[in-house]
Amino acid sequence: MAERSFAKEVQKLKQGEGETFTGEGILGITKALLENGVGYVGGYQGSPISHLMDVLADAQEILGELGVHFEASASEATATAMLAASVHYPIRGAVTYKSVVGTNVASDALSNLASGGVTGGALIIVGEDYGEGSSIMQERTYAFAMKSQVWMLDPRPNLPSIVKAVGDGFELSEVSNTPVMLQVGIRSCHVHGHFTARDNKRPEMTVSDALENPKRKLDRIVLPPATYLHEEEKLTKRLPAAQNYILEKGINERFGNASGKVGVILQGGTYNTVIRALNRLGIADLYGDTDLDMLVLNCVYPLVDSQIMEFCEGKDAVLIVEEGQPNYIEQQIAHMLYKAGKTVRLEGKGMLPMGGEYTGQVMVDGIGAFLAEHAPAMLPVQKTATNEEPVAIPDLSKTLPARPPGFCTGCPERPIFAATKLVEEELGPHHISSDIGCHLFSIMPPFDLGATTMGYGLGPASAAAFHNEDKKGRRSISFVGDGGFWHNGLTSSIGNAVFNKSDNVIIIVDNFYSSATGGQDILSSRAVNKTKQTQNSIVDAVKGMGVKWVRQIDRTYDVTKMRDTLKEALTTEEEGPKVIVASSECMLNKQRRVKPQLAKAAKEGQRVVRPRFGVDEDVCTGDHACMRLSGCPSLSVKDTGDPLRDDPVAAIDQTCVGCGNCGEVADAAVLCPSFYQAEIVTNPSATEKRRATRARKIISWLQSRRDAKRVAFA
Ligand SMILES: O=C(O)C(=O)Cc1c[nH]c2ccccc12
Repeated sequence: MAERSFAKEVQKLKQGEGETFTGEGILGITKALLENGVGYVGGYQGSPISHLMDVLADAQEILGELGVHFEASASEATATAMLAASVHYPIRGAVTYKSVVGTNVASDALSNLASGGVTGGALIIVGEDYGEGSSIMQERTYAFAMKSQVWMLDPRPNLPSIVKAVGDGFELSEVSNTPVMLQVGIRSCHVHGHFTARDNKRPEMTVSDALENPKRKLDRIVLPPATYLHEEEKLTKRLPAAQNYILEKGINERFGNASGKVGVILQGGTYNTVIRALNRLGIADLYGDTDLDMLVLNCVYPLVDSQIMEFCEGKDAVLIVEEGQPNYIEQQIAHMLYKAGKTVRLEGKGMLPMGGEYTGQVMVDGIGAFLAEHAPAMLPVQKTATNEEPVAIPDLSKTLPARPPGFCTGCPERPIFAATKLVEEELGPHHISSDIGCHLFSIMPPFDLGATTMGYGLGPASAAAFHNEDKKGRRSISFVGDGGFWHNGLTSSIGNAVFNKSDNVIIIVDNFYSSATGGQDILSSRAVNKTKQTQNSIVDAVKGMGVKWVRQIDRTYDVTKMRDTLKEALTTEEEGPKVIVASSECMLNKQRRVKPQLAKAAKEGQRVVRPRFGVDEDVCTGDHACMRLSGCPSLSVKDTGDPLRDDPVAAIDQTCVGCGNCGEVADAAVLCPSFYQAEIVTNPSATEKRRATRARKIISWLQSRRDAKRVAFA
């Protein structure tokens, strides 16, 4: 079950001509796909585009009624290869994926798609995950657009602009026979707003129609000599066709006073922040009305030389606002100006930071500096005057503990790493390769396990070089999640280890969902999914690949079993890769699934039992070893108030979900017997109530007797 259900929101997708559609950016994109007669959609989830996949999945019925086929693609490579349906057929297709990491995975298919070109519009909606809050390395998808020569739209972050970009993208793709990327940053994906809807349009040709009338054109297939023709076509036909369309359709927008002596060229996606900065600098109102001449690039690749040159004509200075590095747009514009012998002053990186997100303050500083230098008269007096020194913010790192990201309360992956630590205590440290997914939090305290992460499903692959000549010597341990396993780990990691006779140990962390991306179903999900085949066994797949030594652990909270199995894997004389499939349901998803069920049962008067754990503070010695092997957010410290006990004791707060990990860890590590399990019973039976009342009476009698003998500290 995905993190969020869009079952209610997707009903808006049925709106027709003239109605006002209100909602989130991603929902607007979905509506726009339907209004533009899309024939098929697919993709792979990942922040910030995960919810678009969830919306599409929840909208499957509506899509089906329109004859639109939807796939939750196995990977971004699959999604991009799916766009092959637009190569020979005039069918519009759209896929979605995350940023540069998704494009990395997709790039084989993307190069092929871009070479042969398309007949029907092919749109790739890329959730660009750049800047503060990003979950990935800081690179730009832009590089892929340049190297494959596919076009990239980057609309202003508001619903009408984003919705328009979907239609523009399809047309641009069709007139230039080129796939088009529609880049949306995190703020565009989740911006709320409204636009005037149009009727949904059935695709003129469906994928079923295509199957009934198959076509192929040899010159569209990527095989020499056609590839040479494709390159020539890119240069002589597709690029000029795209540039003509961009110009004729007015894709890029001009705001402000066109005869201004200074101007700004910006990526559409940065528009809102630029306007806010101008507003703060006192030269724009809240609606973006300004005298400053601006060229907003809703299409960031390709640039149209004549448009750029016209904008720069007669100006003293132009600022390029381009987020991320390298400064591809600035380089192209500098090149154009230099070739044309122009002397306009070009500013960009340098005045603005070389890298990092262009947040509100960064824009105020950068654009402010540009105007102060090249058009000081534009700035109101109070802004050009020197400001007061800003109030110094104290260095919080000295007073507050760091809060690295970590596993959720009750996460079933925590005991796997607790067990790994226990094994290392016995066998010594090992080289550990990590992978993409929640389990990557193992690299953080308190576990501090894992040395590299090389890509999705590539944990075991990144241990491939570690071949120990000594058969009895130390093996490497690697992790891969169930998401990464099905994305490409089965071949790139498991198959590779089998084929190369690796002796290393692989742990597949199976939590029944693609959890880090928002809890989407995958092949091995245990849930019944109406439109997908779930419940496919990871163990069977691994055995099918040729692994001989496979162990299934179906309750990861069993730390002792986990520890012993890992120890066996590291020491067995059996050859070949040793694979442990460690399975327990993601606690976040489990709570989402179970909580409403329990609440409903309790409301209906049924007996509901919820386990909770606690620490007996009289037994706890306050050495906190349990925390060093757990890291559960619900496991904290508490002052006993007893002046004879300096150290705070362990305590479990109300967020505990009763997974039992703390107790299991304490037991496996022979730490202490201070953990206890309690049961919170809603709607207890009459006997239970009587028993509880009696127990409470006896306990309170015993407690008051003990308290009477205690020395009281005032
Ligand atoms: O959702 C995220 O933050 C991810 O990084 C997940 C993800 C989705 N597709 C990928 C391809 C390569 C690496 C990570 C991902």
